[in-house]
Amino acid sequence: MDSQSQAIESAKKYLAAATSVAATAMLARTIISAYFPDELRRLISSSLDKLIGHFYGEHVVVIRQNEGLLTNDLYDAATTYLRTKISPTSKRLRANKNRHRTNIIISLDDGECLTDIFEGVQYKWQLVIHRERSNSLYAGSSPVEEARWLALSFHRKYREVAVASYFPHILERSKEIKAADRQLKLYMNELGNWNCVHLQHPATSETLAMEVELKKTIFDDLARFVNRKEYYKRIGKAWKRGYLLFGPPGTGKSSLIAAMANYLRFDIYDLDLNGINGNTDLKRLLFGMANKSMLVIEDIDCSINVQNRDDEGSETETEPGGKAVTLSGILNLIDGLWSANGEERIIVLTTNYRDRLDPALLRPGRMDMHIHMGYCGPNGFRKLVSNYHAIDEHPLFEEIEGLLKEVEATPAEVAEELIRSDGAGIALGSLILFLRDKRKVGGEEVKGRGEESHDGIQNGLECEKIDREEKKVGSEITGGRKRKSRK
Ligand SMILES: Nc1ncnc2c1ncn2[C@@H]1O[C@H](COP(=O)(O)OP(=O)(O)OP(=O)(O)O)[C@@H](O)[C@H]1O
Repeated sequence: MDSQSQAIESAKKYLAAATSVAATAMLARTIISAYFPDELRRLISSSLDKLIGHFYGEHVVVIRQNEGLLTNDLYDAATTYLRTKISPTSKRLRANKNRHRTNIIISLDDGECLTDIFEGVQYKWQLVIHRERSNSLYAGSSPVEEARWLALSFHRKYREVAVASYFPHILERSKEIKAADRQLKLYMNELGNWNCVHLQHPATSETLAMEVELKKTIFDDLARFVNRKEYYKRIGKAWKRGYLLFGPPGTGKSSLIAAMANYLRFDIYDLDLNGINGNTDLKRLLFGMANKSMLVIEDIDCSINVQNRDDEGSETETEPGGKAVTLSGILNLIDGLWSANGEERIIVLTTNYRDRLDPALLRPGRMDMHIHMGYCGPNGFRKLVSNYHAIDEHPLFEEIEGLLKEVEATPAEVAEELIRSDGAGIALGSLILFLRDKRKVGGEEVKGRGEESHDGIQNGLECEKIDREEKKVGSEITGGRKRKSRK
């Protein structure tokens, strides 16, 4: 019997015993590797899955690596997608080797292949890596040639379903997975251009010390925003959303921005208005931003005269040869024609003094949500202790919570005391001394409304009304005494 007839005989034997496309393909490939000459082997091997699939009444799609843009995209997307489906411990690698070649089959699951169920349809995947000695005569070329493909099999009757919904699902999910894996960047403007570094701020919604409800409202709002592409298109509005974060220094405005960027996986463009030479530069920087990004202008009240549009003429001279950015420039950036240039943008302005800003800047559509970052109350304190010392209860909590209701301490100040020692008791003791000192320095003036100072989420339209209510509540709590002004 010649070698080819031997192979066919063996194949028949294995085919009879095999129970699935994947198992059969793997066994058959082993036989082919052993008995067929090089050229024939390469040809047969990658068509094998299709042939065997047909035999089993299944449709098999072979998705090859490095073969045309479209299939390569799909190969890339599918390997990314499948990565999330494989448990690292179940990954199995088997290799058939002889003197000249290695034929490696990676089964992506415990068994021979990975099974993925999507919309009730079962899809079976198998990755095949085929290596053999290269016949290339070019100097420097690799001595081994490698071909990779994914064999996807599913019941024939789901062919259209796979094309219409499974493949788009894979492409979409792989984009999301890649976005989540991507290292975020922090862009800063310098001499009219964006320079970037890696954004490595570890803040997340989990680490933020804020009222739970407020935090939930913010992150739910972000989640809703990114899923509303079609909605914004339908209502004819640029796909962007503005957040104003206001409150004293050290209350977590920058931390919240970082947590928002980490949650959305958006790069941050930190715009320093003082480093810009007029509105033309501003426009150029805006047009240089990518989509899916956050534009941040910190301490906007300090960067520009943004109190009253009537004050501004044309661009004002700031220094010899330099022009200042005007309020109209900023309004255009946030909400005007310029802003329609990109999509899926978040704009965040921060200020310590909201009432110094021109109302035009604050109105809904420009700043859709006003978020008050307040002093540390009992809940914020508990969050910080749990972050810094991993404890939920301690005998010193009661005194600290009492003190926090009496004095204005920022989360930054509380965090600073908590980080002083690895021992929770020592750190809490140090916090008590700090708060008692603060109370002494504050004299008879009663400050802060404890936890209430955190519940500051406001819709732009309602901000005036809420301002009035805040004053009322403040005076009720302090028995008519005004809160200490931080301005
Ligand atoms: N709400 C918070 N939750 C958790 N940590 C906080 C919070 N606020 C402040 N911190 C801690 O204090 C540090 C300083 O806070 P952050 O820079 O976010 O405040 P800020 O309001 O942006 O201050 P500024 O107005 O001075 O820029 C943070 O790195 C963090 O460690």
